[in-house]
Amino acid sequence: MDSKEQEQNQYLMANIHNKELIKKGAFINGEWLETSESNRTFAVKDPATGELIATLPDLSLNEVDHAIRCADKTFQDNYKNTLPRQRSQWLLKLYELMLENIEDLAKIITLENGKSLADSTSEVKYAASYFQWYSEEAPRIYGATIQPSISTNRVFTIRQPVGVCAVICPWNFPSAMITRKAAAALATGCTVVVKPDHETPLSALALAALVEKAGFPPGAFNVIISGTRTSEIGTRLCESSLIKKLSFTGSTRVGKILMKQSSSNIKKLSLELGGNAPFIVFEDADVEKAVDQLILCKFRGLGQTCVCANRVYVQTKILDNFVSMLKEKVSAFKIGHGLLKETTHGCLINKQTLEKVEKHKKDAIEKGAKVILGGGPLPDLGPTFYEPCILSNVPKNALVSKEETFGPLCPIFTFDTMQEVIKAANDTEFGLASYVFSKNINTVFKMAESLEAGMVSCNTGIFSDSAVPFGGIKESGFGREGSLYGIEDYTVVKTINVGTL
Ligand SMILES: NC(=O)c1ccc[n+]([C@@H]2O[C@H](COP(=O)([O-])OP(=O)(O)OC[C@H]3O[C@@H](n4cnc5c(N)ncnc54)[C@H](O)[C@@H]3O)[C@@H](O)[C@H]2O)c1
Ligand SMILES: O=CCCC(=O)O
Repeated sequence: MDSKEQEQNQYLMANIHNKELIKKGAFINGEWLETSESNRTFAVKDPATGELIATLPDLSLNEVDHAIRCADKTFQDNYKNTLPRQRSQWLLKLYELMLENIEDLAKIITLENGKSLADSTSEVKYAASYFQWYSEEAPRIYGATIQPSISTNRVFTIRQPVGVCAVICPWNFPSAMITRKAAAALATGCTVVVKPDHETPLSALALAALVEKAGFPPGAFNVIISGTRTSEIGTRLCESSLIKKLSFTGSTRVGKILMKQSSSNIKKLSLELGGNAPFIVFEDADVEKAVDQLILCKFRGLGQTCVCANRVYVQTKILDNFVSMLKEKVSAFKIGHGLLKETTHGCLINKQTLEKVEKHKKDAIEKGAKVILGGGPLPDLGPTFYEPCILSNVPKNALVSKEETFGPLCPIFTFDTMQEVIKAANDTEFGLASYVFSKNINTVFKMAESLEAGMVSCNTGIFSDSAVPFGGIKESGFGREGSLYGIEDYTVVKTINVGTL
């Protein structure tokens, strides 16, 4: 590492109080691997400034294989047989450690992801809550007893841990997307190999430092990192016969690649993929509440969440009122570096994300959308800052009605009838989240049952919670994370037949 890199790492050192959370290498079998046999490194940068914040080893495929073997050995030799109550205690300790370190963990997220400290702090609470929830579920993994057709036989089922789980996560929730998977896996007796995104690996490593402190056996939780071998590592994880399950959160494009690759050994899969959420406001809704909830939903993480409203449908009669209220509230945002106190919204993760927002905005305007709030890049603040944009009268053929923007573009479409809006909302290959606002209970139920989505949120724009099943249908994937259902994804049902009683 040259002196410039050392100096820039000081930036991270100066901002984080608990230095034990700043890790410089992968975490395999309870050991920190600070240099790779590849002799290669990769850089982690603050997306708000482009400044280097860490230099990490770029693992070789050999080192990835080593992590997989260690996770398998730990699973076979001890972890699968640990007592549920013991796993519960480790998970609860980890929850407590996350909360004890909440300020530092939030700063790490902000530094590597760019979201505001308020967003990062909520993420840490949300991420930690999965360990709390699954510490409570670990001792409650039940089977069933069944009377089969032969009267003298008895059948019962048990749920067993599926085995080593690969966990591949995106950059938009550098902590919560890992804990949502790892908490359930560790609760059921599975071991994990986590591969964070190369842009946000520091939160995963900080989490590993706390896993170590919480007392989990070496090899139960492993973190592999790379800045250059993403697809090769993906193939390795999919094709490894030691890995019994892959849980992925990310784009539908990559989800399809992983699914194809995993067919070689019929791996169990959970895929949490892209979304294109409709946010539907009927004229009998509480308009101010709908606007406030839209703001929370649409601009959380500056629009970079998979459950963000992507298309806003407002019934014609209330359009003007809705739009003027929304404009006033969004104009009050303070965009800036996520670490600054006054910042309400940070920056985007990278320039490609910014370019996609610009592309969707320009396309909609060219096709006739009306500009309510101009938005656009804010280069004086930094390379990835973007002022939110609101468009109304967006036409049906705009790109944004088909593609997920993943940024602070708020396109408003209008509708007149319920049938019309159901048809428009479902006209997408995605089916993750949907939102409905109405005071009429019949409207709410009719919509909730008609919308093709894994999750329908009624009269609220924020629903994510470790107690709640999270997941999609159609090309948004399958599997459910969080809640009682999350256990199913990491266990297999074994049927035990007992004959001739
Ligand atoms: N459904 C959900 O719960 C959920 C949550 C967050 C994000 N997302 C989706 O993720 C997308 C945004 O994230 P992104 O752009 O980083 O997605 P992405 O699919 O490009 O990347 C996600 C992760 O997969 C890795 N990856 C990329 N190519 C790979 C390959 N060939 N093999 C193995 N790993 C590979 C990346 O390094 C990253 O860690 C959006 O579509 C969003 O909706 C979905
Ligand atoms: O971006 C996807 C996850 C968002 C959430 O869990 O609320």
